[in-house]
Amino acid sequence: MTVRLLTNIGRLWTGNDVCSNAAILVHNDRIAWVGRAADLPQSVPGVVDDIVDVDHVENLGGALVTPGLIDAHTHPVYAGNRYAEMAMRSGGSTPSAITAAGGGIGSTVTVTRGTDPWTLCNGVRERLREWLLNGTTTVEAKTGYHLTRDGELADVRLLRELEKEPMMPRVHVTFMAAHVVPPEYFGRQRDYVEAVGAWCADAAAAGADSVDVYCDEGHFTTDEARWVLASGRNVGLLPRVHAGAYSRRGAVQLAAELGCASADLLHHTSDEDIAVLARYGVPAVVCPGTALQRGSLPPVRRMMAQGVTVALGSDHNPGHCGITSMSLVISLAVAAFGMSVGDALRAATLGGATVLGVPDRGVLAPGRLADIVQWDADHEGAFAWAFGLKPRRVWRGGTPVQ
Ligand SMILES: N=CN[C@@H](CCC(=O)O)C(=O)O
Repeated sequence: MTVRLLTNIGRLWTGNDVCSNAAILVHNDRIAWVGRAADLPQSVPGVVDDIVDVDHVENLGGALVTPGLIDAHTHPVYAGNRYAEMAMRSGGSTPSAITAAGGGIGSTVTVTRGTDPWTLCNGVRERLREWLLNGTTTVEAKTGYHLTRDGELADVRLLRELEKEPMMPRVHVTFMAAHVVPPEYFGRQRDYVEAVGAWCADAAAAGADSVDVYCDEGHFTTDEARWVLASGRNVGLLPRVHAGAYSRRGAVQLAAELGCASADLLHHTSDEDIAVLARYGVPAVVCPGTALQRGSLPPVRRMMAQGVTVALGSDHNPGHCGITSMSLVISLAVAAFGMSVGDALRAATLGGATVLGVPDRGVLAPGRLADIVQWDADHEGAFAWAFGLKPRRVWRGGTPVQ
């Protein structure tokens, strides 16, 4: 049993409110008490008989403290890189020109399939560590670069295993074999969709939390997405969908029909789509890094005005975006989406917890996980200024990350 007191918090952004000169009492992996340091009780029943008896006292030097950040959309299980493709895209090459030159998601599938499991594991481990060191204590992570039954299931297991190691963030595993159609199924897309639907039960048994489908031009139709997402939902996976990245193809309506846990990207979203998200309570996951690259921004302020729950994601993937810092994503969301710092921070904490179905995190309150970040600043406005504000210290479940 460990009791830890974090004191001299200059500004505490809990997700529920903001408090100056604050303290947090942590009991094992949970928050036991949080509030103004002046109100700290002398004893906390079931935690400590006298506050002088706590095991560790840490003086945070007047810094800003927030909940651990949550990245609600990433694709970290891959090998190789596509830097040459990035250079082509920056020079104006179209997706079809990039594919013709040997790039695109399929090229990462080829490299990932040809990479031994140890090398792949090391790469994913390094990436996940980066998230944690940057203050992100929960990462949603998708499979989707093996596109075979065994390869995708191995990816699910890899993420589940890595999460148990020290210095790793918590991981929400999403099975995404319906990313693109792999070459051995070219001309037989329907067969691939049926196969992926059947693999969902194995993915759930291997430890996946969610199932995702890329429902867009050049990927999967709404009927195909419905088949896979309903198959996943039937075996207990949370359905989520890539919607409106390139075009509007009814993915938002499908998300409402199936009660999806999120509709993601949403670069092309009409007012009618926003009304559907709001009416059916489908949260939006928006990713400023890749939205900026595509030059089409989701209408986030209009979504928020209509009452849509918004979460932020890095959309880290090998072909478009290498961001592993949610504090950078917050800066970009403020600059590009016109979100206030408070709204962006909420989307990167409570919004993510809502989307991932993890009510034990996202705010700092008694009983919640002690996933906590001390930032190199004394006010949350620094997120808008710094473009990648750095943590001074991160606690995952009450344990300091070294
Ligand atoms: N966010 C999802 N997938 C990316 C592609 C991933 C990749 O290029 O490897 C997208 O937006 O298209």
